[in-house]
Amino acid sequence: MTLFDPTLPPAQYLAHADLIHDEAAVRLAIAELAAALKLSLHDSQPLVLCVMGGAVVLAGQLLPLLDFPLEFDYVQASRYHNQTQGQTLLWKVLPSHHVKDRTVVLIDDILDEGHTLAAIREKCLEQGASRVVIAVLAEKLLGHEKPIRADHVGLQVPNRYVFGCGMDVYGWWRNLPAIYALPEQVSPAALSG
Ligand SMILES: O=P(O)(O)OC[C@H]1O[C@H](OP(=O)(O)OP(=O)(O)O)[C@H](O)[C@@H]1O
Ligand code: HPA
Repeated sequence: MTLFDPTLPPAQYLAHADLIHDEAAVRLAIAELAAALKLSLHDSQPLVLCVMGGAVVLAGQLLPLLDFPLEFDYVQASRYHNQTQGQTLLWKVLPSHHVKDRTVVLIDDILDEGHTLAAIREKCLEQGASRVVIAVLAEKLLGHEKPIRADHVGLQVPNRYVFGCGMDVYGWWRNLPAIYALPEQVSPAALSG
């Protein structure tokens, strides 16, 4: 048996993956997220911050469902660097000064170990945000405490590396409309076949 590695042709990751949530389930989850955000934020004129790049698919589907006044901006912080293990958080685009005295909604594709969203939330508060609300498409079930909780979670995913709907596997497949998980292990024969 062997672990997946970053050098395989991208089709191999999908060929060996398991479907976790299909496209219909993802759409329903995003509609439910929109309904929850409408209830809690419709009169707060929030600033919605998309955590690029993973949240791009969620943002594109969620924003048109939010029928109340909001402003949109983005931040960019990467911890996985196109790998499957989290590393040091690298800030690429910081929140702008416009977070001051605002209700800020962070939207991201996945809450995994929670370090990324914890750091972004902290930065927003440091810069004067009055409230930070977190909405994620998926939360990974790790079975232990995390440094942060999301206020709104669309779907739960198992403790495996997942991809699709904005989430990449070694840089590939953010474009898939459903969520897949890599197997823990795969035999070398299966990969060469
Ligand atoms: O909860 P954590 O363990 O911190 O991981 C979650 C973060 O990891 C991913 O970003 P990534 O670093 O892969 O950058 P990307 O958005 O460019 O894919 C994902 O988009 C989240 O922002
Ligand atoms: O399981 C994951 N998949 C894709 N991106 C991620 N970023 C953190 N965890 C994951």
